[in-house]
Amino acid sequence: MKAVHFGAGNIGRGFVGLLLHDAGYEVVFADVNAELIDALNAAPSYEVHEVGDGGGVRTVTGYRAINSATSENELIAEIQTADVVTTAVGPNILRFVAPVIARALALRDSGLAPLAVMACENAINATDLLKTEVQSAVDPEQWEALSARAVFANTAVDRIVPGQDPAAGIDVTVETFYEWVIESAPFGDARPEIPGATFVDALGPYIERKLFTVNTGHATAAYYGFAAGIDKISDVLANSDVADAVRHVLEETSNLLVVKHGIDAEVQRAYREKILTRFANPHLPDTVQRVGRQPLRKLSRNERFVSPAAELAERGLGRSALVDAIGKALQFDVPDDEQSVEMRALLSDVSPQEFVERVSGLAPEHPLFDELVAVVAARSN
Ligand SMILES: NC(=O)C1=CN([C@@H]2O[C@H](COP(=O)(O)OP(=O)(O)OC[C@H]3O[C@@H](n4cnc5c(N)ncnc54)[C@H](O)[C@@H]3O)[C@@H](O)[C@H]2O)C=CC1
Ligand SMILES: O=P(O)(O)OC[C@H]1O[C@](O)(CO)[C@@H](O)[C@@H]1O
Repeated sequence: MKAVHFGAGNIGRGFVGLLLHDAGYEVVFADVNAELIDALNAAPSYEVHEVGDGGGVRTVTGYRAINSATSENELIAEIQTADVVTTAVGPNILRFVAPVIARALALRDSGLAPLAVMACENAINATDLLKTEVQSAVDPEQWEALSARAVFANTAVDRIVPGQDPAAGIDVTVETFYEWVIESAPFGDARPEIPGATFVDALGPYIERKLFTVNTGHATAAYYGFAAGIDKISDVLANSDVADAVRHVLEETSNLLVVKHGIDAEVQRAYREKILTRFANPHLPDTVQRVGRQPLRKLSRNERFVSPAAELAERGLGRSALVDAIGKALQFDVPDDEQSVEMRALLSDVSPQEFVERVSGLAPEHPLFDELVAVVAARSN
């Protein structure tokens, strides 16, 4: 079995690549980082250091790595005969990897089993987005035939993989916890063999529970921590004001998840308590800058803050902690982060109303709109 994985970064090496290797796949990493590709190809294996309770060292062997910027034909040939394609490149990058997948599908032997394509990104229905991009890279008349050569399935991936110490080379430090949930329906009876993944009938509740608990909570901790001058994410929850803010935010998103998806309130309470212990893992060298990265993406319409706050507002339920967290996100000022710089420029150049429309995608008539305008105005003053 062969899997081609786009993005040999933190999640690529430390999670998806590891689980595919464990499942018996020959893993082919594709990345645009030439130095990383060379380092992977120069070594017969790399180590995944799982830190925290029950941690240990795992070794990944038998992989190859291809520079997708310079060796496109080689990559297309690998995808043509692969069983699985996965990505962990960031939702905004999917449009760049889609044309290569489209070209490989055009050349794929129609007698082969369909290629399983799964985007492993922190975004709702990221694989649907990838599929749309693949389709738009194909001649419309060919799409019906080509689409039969692939199965696109959405997934939810959860494992905290911090930025890595450059001295570690290609080895990766990760938390011990992981969860990879894949929607099963697109595969029918022919699911890919990935024992480390969980297949579910309906992914919606899983991805929303994950994004609106793990990611909302983590980003809230990052933005409050940054504003409080704390650098290491595991130190953030020791600050009682920040811990209270994170708990309050997660109570609000939990209310939504319970009402919307019928998740048992006690099960959800236990889930969020477990997550708070994951954030506080002192062995993970994680920073508020990494967890808060790309604030404009995180403040967009279908993401971890605005999406749950908007739905709570539509249902007349409390969302003040989420709105306050959005206010904290506006203070994220990291010169190395392009979106932080862009956000600061927008805050000074446009009115609060325009900022909210452009960043959150909400229309002025939405019940959350005025609350967000007020928090942006308070920040701009
Ligand atoms: N790090 C984490 O804890 C988690 C990350 N995720 C998601 O996984 C995705 C990747 O995140 P990380 O691994 O943390 O980022 P990362 O920055 O460590 O890795 C991304 C990799 O993609 C590569 N890349 C960029 N453009 C590319 C292209 N056109 N073709 C091929 N490769 C390309 C980069 O060179 C880099 O190696 C994101 O969507 C993130 O939200 C999801 C769960 C946890
Ligand atoms: O900031 P992004 O790209 O959404 O991904 C990082 C997030 O994913 C996580 O690893 C959790 O899945 C958190 O560490 C962090 O909040």
